Amino acid sequence: MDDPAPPHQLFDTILVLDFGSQYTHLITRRLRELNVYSEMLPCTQKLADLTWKPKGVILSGGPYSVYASDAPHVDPEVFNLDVPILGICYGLQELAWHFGKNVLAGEKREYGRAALNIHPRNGQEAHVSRLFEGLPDDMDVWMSHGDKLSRLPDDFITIATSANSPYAAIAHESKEYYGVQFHPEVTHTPKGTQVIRNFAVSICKARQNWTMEAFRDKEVERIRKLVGPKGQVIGAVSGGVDSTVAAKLMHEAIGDRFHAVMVDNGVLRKDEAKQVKQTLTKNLGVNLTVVDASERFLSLLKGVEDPEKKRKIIGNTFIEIFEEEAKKIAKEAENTPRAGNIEYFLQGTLYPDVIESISFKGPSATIKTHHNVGGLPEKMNLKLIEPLRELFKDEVRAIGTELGIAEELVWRHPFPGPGLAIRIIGEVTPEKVRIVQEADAIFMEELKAGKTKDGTSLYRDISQAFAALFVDKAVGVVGDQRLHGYVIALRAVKTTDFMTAKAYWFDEEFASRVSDRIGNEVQGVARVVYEWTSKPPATIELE
Ligand SMILES: Nc1ncnc2c1ncn2[C@@H]1O[C@H](COP(=O)(O)OP(=O)(O)OP(=O)(O)O)[C@@H](O)[C@H]1O
Ligand SMILES: O=c1[nH]c(=O)c2[nH+]cn([C@@H]3O[C@H](COP(=O)(O)O)[C@@H](O)[C@H]3O)c2[nH]1
Ligand SMILES: NC(=O)CC[C@H](N)C(=O)O
Ligand SMILES: [Mg+2]
Repeated sequence: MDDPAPPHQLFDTILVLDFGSQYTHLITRRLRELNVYSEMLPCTQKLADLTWKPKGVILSGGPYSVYASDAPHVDPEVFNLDVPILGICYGLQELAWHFGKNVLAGEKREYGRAALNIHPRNGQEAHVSRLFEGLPDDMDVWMSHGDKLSRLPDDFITIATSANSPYAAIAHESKEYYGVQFHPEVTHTPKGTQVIRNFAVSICKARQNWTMEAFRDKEVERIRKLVGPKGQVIGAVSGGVDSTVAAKLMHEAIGDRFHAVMVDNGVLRKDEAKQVKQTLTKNLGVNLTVVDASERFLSLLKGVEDPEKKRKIIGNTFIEIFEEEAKKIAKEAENTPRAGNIEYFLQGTLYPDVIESISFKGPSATIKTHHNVGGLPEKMNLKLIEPLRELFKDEVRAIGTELGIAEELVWRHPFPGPGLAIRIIGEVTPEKVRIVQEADAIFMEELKAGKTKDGTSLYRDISQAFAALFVDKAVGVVGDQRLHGYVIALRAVKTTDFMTAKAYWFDEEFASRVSDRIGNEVQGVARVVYEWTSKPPATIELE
């Protein structure tokens, strides 16, 4: 069955066509922050293939030059949609190229801050374009371009200038086509959001009804239609925010016909399986089976030192266990009122994963397809159901709050599937797992209690933190006795996208309290070290 009601059918949608700029996803984000729904598609999208009509179209920036022979161009059908269009940087140049081939290489690149002059129509009567309503006559904007317009396309007017860009913004006001040379989507353009709001809300008349409450109601409805009155769904949950929110949504939609499975692989955080069971079953009412496979995993990991081998063993065993569980669940349901095929597999795919697989990276570059949980549904002949595939992480967190999920869970740091196995360098043994679990629990307790200068908890201020175990032992002294013990490494990083990250700085008092506690309370630890490396060159996890 086709998707009964995707958000672009239910919400006024601004279509963002991506020409490969590294900021394109920010345009979508800014719109969503204004409660206007937006989706991004590659600039090569054929509009005849689109099953819905956008309220407006934004053409993004991009690394190409519109006049180059291999430059990407928008489907000209966009100009027959009869909706407003905003071109940003390359997008502005694309408008100018389409309407008159008026673009050439500039003498020098303009990169960085520029003062924009939102001026009266060429010095004659005062005229402020609707695109700039509510903005001051002069404002800071951020530019990044080398090409420029040689002259205005017919019937366009100049609506703003800068010292280096006489056509910093242009408009065809009756057709409602606008182009800006600067980037309103980046934070270096402080009032950029107002420009985007003017376009989406005043010019396109998109309703600002994209809220997580509305999304939730509509998504629950959509899942019900998709799954039908008898269909059953299984899903892997980890206790992480994505799978928890997805599971709760499924539960709202189809109740006990959703079966959540959590695998205790023996390398979870301290008491994790118990806590997740408690939260999902008792607090959220989700039907959850925890499969204790810790011994199976730990015996397979015995003697294995290579990080990639460890990851493979965990990934493969995870799939085997999931298949076994799916069979059990289907069998148990055989003679009950909820008998029906397990047809769907729930996956917590987020919009950044989708964006990564559709963004336009260049005419010759292959476009990557993102797979979340490696190959599982294909092997099991299940159809995917992905309730979060249109959401950014902060939207997932907002909907988690909306669904009544505890704040502690909503703001949980990410935890990788292979768990502590990639935080213990070298062979994983039950003793090492215990030591890392205990050290980690102390670190987390202190992070949750500790406060930054402005009163937020350290845990919330940090993007991800954990304790890990280095490979060699070191000598320490405990109660006048020599101790040849383990070395715990603490890591805490700040990041927005987990692609790059910076080590977090703690004050002396906090650092010594945590290290004293771990040294005193965790048997077998001789030293506690702090990991200062940024990403790059390091990764966040140790392996
Ligand atoms: N121990 C586990 N048992 C069952 N499923 C798991 C387990 N660990 C990971 N998964 C599955 O793998 C998916 C990907 O894990 P990932 O860590 O990226 O997401 P998450 O755990 O939901 O959220 P977060 O990124 O906040 O940790 C999870 O959504 C879940 O479906
Ligand atoms: O679900 C997961 N399965 C994995 O195999 C995995 N490896 C890394 N991570 C998480 O990804 C982010 C970036 O990690 P790295 O800098 O170590 O690559 C960090 O947030 C890591 O915790 C994983 N998550
Ligand atoms: N940021 C952009 O979109 C740049 C557009 C074009 N490549 C230029 O240099 O002018
Ligand atoms: Mg996780």
